[in-house]
Amino acid sequence: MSFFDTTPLGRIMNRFSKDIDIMDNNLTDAMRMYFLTLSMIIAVFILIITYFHYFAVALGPLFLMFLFSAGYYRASAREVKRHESVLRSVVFSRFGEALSGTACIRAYGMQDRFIRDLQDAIDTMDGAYFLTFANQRWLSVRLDAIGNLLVMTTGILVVTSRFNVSPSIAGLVLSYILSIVMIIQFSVRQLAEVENAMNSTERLHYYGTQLEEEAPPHLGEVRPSWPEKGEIVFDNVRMRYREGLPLVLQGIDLHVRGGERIGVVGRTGAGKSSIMSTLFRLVELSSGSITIDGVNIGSIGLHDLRSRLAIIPQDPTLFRGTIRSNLDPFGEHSDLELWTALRQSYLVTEEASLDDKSPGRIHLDGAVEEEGLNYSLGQRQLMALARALVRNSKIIVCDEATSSVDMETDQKIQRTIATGFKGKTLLCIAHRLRTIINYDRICVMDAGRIVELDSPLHLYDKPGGIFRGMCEQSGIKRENFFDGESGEVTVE
Ligand SMILES: Nc1ncnc2c1ncn2[C@@H]1O[C@H](COP(=O)(O)OP(=O)(O)OP(=O)(O)O)[C@@H](O)[C@H]1O
Repeated sequence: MSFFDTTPLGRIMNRFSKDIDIMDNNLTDAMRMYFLTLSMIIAVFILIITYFHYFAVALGPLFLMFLFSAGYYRASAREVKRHESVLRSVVFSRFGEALSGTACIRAYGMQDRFIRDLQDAIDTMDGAYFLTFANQRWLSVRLDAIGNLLVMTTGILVVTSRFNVSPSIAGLVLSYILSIVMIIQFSVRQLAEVENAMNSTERLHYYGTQLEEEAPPHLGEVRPSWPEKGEIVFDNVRMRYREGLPLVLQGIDLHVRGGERIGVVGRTGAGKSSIMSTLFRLVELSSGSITIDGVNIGSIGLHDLRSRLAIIPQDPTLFRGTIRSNLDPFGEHSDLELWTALRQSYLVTEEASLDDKSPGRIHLDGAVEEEGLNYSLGQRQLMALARALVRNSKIIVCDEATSSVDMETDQKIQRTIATGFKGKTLLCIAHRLRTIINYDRICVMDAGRIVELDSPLHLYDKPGGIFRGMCEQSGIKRENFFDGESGEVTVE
């Protein structure tokens, strides 16, 4: 995950589009042309040396001159190209900024400044582009000179041996050496092309072999019925997102009993979501361990772990397809089960029928666009709830699962969570305190530590406690703990 945090998406896209294209198409072509022209040059030299042995002597110094020019060109071409691509990305980012900020730029009347900035960036990029051409001309002049020296040497040899070599051979040799002048230039350009294309290959190779990988999907044997009770033990869990960053979880000790419902609260940045990340092993622990029903989750495969847990995230991801394919991607459940889940999560009403596919109604074959953008965020959260219900996992994690639905739906969902997830272990991060005051225990987090952990009522009764403060801020009274009707309350 740290790779995705630190690598811009544009760079990854570039690797998998441009670099792959260059490796698959340009590289093979450039190599073919390079070896073709190289073998033509060698063949012509062999032909000439066969008839005019002294040509080999002249070839030595000319070859040294060639090596120097080609080496100089290749080194500078590489740098100039790099310079140009850096300046090109400046143009792209200026352009992107201007596009995404069009409304602000117009509102503040800054069009001229942005146009000027973009023009300056294009000018600078063109400067580097010009250098690429100037570099190629520099090489052409040197290679032309070497080619002409080769022609001159051959001419001198032909003239001085005119009584020993037949005129037809002399004509053959001269015509070949004349054609070779262009080919030498072409060959050097192809070599530079191969080198550039090899950079793409090197980058792809790095992605393929050097990147840090997550744990394997399957590792060791996991009981098919695991987790049976849903008991989770966090033992001195410490976690940081990357090497060099501070610890985000600083020694969490928490024993969640099977079937217990725990509400996790705390300020923004307290580490609530990070606890969930460790449970799903999105980030590995720095030290400590998490055990679910006696199995250390660090010792099993990622698929084995994640397939046994269910999550209702804050911003759920839906995939292009149908509601059915999103609820049950592997086709393991009957339509009736899926429909019941949709009903329990209030996406369809009690009266709606499974076969009613009229437009505007939610049904199992309803289309889901990319990222589920044809549904509101609240509906997507409800779909994630339905997905969790279908999954029937023993452990359910909710990350502010109802932050985007209205109060009335939220209350219904809480009822679903209470009934549909009965007997399951529930870890719920909540912004609306009202949703969790009836839970078994509340875990209050601050700066990566658990600062309060007890039943809601006990915590409320603790004078000066953080949870008590939050409740007071949100207007929750003692009696609300018994009726669960506390009105709209939001932490922060
Ligand atoms: N991907 C990440 N890379 C580096 N640091 C991160 C990353 N995600 C979170 N953090 C850091 O970890 C700390 C805890 O973040 P976390 O998301 O767990 O807080 P939270 O309590 O869930 O907050 P919120 O209520 O706003 O969701 C924060 O200080 C944050 O800066």
